[in-house]
Amino acid sequence: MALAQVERVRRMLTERRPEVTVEVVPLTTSGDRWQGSLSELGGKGAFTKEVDQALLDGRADLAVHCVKDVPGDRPAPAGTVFAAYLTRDDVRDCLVDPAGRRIEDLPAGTKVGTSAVRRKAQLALHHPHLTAVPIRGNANSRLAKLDAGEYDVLLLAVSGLHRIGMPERITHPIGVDAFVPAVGSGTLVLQCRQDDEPALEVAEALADHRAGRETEAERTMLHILQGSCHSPIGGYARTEPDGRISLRARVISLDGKTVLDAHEWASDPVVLGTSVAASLLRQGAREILTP
Ligand SMILES: NCc1[nH]cc(CCC(=O)O)c1CC(=O)O
Repeated sequence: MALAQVERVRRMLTERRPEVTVEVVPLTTSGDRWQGSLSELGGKGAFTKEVDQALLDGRADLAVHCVKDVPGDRPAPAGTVFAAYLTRDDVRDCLVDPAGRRIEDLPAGTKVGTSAVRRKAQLALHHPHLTAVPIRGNANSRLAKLDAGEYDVLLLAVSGLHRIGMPERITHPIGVDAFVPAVGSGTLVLQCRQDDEPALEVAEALADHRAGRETEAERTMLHILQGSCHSPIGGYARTEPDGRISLRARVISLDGKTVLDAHEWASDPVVLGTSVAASLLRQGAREILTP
């Protein structure tokens, strides 16, 4: 998936900045190497630390991340900036079922491969008779485990399956009201050194400012809640035709029994993210997020 993402950026650069030469610097992160539970890896940024270091060392000038994998409770690593957000892809989660069923039609006890606490909690909320089974590894290896019969079905990101060239594995995209997407879903961000003017200018040429404002609203909410990939939080901002941003957000207990929802509209992404976070905190989000 990472290589496909870099390839997309290379293609965009070829179109919009043909004078720029692009050299791909492949890196492996600790999140890629570690096959156990991410919470056991200690600390956050499993998918970003090594990339931050390559930027700071000058081994790379531009980094491509999934916003979803960038820790949500701290500013950009010192010396770097998130310079541009790219046009968003589909933000939804989807069911991958070799038998082609919809999630509503799965029988009790069906083994659903997912490790994301946000997916697990929303599965418990809407489909308590299904069984979440932990799974790790990239999307390709998860599909291989599914095909080997270790799981009956999977929950994965629609955008991820498109990026790895396997959209035909998507059985059923799930609506954003039932499964509120992860903050930053379907969104790529370009990171560079904060004093690297040429890289900043190149990143700007690829920027989608609507995606930037939507992501800012979602991540402001996440920053205030101090949420991370270990917190069952969903957040999805979208720009309305009148230019205002809508932000829906959900904090949910792991067992799916307590659900806090907020949905507000505003023109300023920071005001919006702050207001939605405040609403969730008033409803008791802190108690759910710090058990
Ligand atoms: N946690 C891994 C990860 N990070 C980003 C995506 C999907 C692509 C995206 O939302 O940008 C995925 C795979 C998945 O959740 O199925």
